[in-house]
Amino acid sequence: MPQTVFVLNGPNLNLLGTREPGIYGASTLADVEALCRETCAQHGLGLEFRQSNHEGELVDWIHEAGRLHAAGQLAAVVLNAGAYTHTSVALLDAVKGTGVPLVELHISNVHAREAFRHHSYLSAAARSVLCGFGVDGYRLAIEGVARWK
Ligand SMILES: O=C1C[C@@](O)(C(=O)O)C[C@@H](O)[C@@H]1O
Repeated sequence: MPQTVFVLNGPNLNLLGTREPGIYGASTLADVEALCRETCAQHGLGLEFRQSNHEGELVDWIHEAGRLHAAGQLAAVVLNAGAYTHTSVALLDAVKGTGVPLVELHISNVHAREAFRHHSYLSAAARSVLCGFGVDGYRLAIEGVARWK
């Protein structure tokens, strides 16, 4: 059975394509999902691609990924937690509590933006962190997971 990559997207990422295109680009979330699906297929990985504006739903999905992880069926969680990156102890605890291998992903270079975006609660629990590649970062994240040893 192929391992699965959970690509989870947090608040406001449903607005990709129209949201601050100078920062996030013109691609929609559907475009990003297609990119992830193509990249996972190229690497023999399954894909669960989801978006939620609700912190607790993201926590529930990390728990779901954790059950796959326990069964040896999870490749990684690629998480663009959006603004929750900078606020959410609950997401950090979900990652720590399940032990899922995490890629923290941001479309923009958060370190070149406002100071409040420089701190991430998730980075301490992430295996890999990727930012500033635009939506192409999703493809790079999946390729990176496929190369993890
Ligand atoms: O919603 C987002 C998107 C983001 O995670 C990114 O992908 O660059 C960066 C966050 O600071 C912001 O709140």
